[in-house]
Amino acid sequence: MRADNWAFQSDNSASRAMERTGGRLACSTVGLWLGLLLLCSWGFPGSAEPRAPPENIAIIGAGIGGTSAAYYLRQKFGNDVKIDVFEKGEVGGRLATVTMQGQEYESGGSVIHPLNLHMKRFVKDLGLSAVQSPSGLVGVYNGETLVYEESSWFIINMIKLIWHYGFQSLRMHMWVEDILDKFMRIYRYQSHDYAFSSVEKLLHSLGGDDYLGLFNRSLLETLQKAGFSEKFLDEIITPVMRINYGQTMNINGFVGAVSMSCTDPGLWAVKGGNKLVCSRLLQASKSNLISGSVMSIEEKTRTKQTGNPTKVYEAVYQTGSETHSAFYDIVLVATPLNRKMSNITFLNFDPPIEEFHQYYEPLVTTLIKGQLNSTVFTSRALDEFDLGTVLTTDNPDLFINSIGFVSSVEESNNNPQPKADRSHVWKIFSAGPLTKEQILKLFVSYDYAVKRSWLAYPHYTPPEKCPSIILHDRLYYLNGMEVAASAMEMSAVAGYNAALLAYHRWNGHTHMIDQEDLYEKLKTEL
Ligand SMILES: Cc1cc2nc3c(=O)[nH]c(=O)nc-3n(C[C@H](O)[C@H](O)[C@H](O)COP(=O)(O)OP(=O)(O)OC[C@H]3O[C@@H](n4cnc5c(N)ncnc54)[C@H](O)[C@@H]3O)c2cc1C
Ligand SMILES: CC(C)=CCC/C(C)=C/CC/C(C)=C/CSC[C@H](N)C(=O)O
Repeated sequence: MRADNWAFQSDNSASRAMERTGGRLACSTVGLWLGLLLLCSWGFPGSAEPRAPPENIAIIGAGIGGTSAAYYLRQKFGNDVKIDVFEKGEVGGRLATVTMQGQEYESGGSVIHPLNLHMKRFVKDLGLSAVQSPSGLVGVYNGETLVYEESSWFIINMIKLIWHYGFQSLRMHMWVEDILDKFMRIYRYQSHDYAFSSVEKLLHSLGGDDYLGLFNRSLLETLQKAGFSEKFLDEIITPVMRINYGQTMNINGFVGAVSMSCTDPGLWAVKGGNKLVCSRLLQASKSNLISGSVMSIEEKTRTKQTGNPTKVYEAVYQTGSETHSAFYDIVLVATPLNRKMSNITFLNFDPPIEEFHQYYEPLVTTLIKGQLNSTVFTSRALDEFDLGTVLTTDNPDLFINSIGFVSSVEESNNNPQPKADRSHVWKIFSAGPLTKEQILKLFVSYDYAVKRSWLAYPHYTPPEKCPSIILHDRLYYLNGMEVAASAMEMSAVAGYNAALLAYHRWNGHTHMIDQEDLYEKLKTEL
């Protein structure tokens, strides 16, 4: 058992010692006094004193992972702990907007699933509001023609899907629903305060070996085994993976299901921009934002006011040209450490903190206000082009992953109607920056183009191991969760889990960590 569990154990043994000794001493005055003395110093039997909260906590990264962790750490540890959140760029991280003609558009994480309950709760608790994401018609382009085109008539859509792919679309829907149903168990576990020390254990708790198997096998392998046809996989599933993760069906089955859930109705976004959730979480958690870049973390021994030598972490950080350092009892790393993406060095750890070699997928978001050249995709007359999004198949000649019209973060999108002959704002995802020639292939004319480059999400190559959540005694890492699936809600789940894990380990509540068969145990709980 680690040092941070010790306080809890000694409290318990004090209580047990009290129970054992109390009876025998009660008959003599000396015994009575001694008993009282023991009561004062150890507390009453059965009332184990919780350990004093930590003094200082650092969180590195003010994206949705770091800010949700701040929010839940405050709830768990109370008001006495000082929480510093370091951010080297903008609050929000991969939740960001770009501005065009005075209007803001999401350039990073944009859509939220209706069953993403943490995001839903944040919006409600933080006084924000939701807008519906555009739900225009979708087509799939293979470099020559539209191989699939949605119709605005539900019944025609159904007939088309069955005509082209039999009942595979329905089977796919059921497959995704089953995975999502099991994913929802995490909310129950977290509402009962249970935490997990590894992503694998968390996934296993949701649906056992089969669920973990999803993560360990490619989507292609899983769906081929389930009997889905090559045509369906090429024309429907791959294009969805390309718009969402810029990758093919070689990604793991779990992230594949998360990606497919984006075809569900009811996707939404935060009015004013998704990044508002992060700034509001910071405010609500009464955290101290430090606009600076953390360069190194090292464990040190310090003598606190109590006179006891205590192990703490020293964070060295840079703000502008100045270098500072501060000491923390607990540190949460809420940014990808892969291939030195965050440039944090872990000094003198024995054994050394593991290095993460998986790379993040480069992706460019380009927003263009212009008149789409719909003849690229179809020979039909311009005014008959009614698609809101064009997905693409895995054709190396194609230079875009997808193109779709978008609305500003302030607009509601109940029934948007794009027309090729009017100027709309279109969002394009591509692996690299678009050249002017490429833009002019896609647009008859355009007024504005703004781009934002990302290292967007892990390049998925199952089977792979998720990085540890516990990097060292009181040093936690959130972004290993992205190896399972990268999405806002996944980071929020990781933030809550890390907060619970840090709290339970601090207080020695080992029974709240990595409990097996939680689903069965909690079935009868309200
Ligand atoms: C183009 C794009 C589209 C996406 N679309 C969706 C979507 O529609 N729906 C969805 O759910 N998800 C989407 N995602 C994924 C989602 O945005 C991410 O999974 C999520 O935002 C990750 O949040 P995070 O807090 O874990 O990491 P980040 O947002 O990356 O936060 C990490 C923060 O740490 C900071 N940092 C790094 N190093 C240091 C340091 N040394 N010191 C201090 N600060 C540091 C960074 O500046 C950053 O702000 C999309 C992502 C991209 C890129
Ligand atoms: C975590 C669960 C169960 C569901 C999350 C589903 C979800 C919203 C995943 C997002 C996947 C993702 C990275 C999408 C990127 S592109 C999004 C959108 N199509 C756009 O055009 O911006």
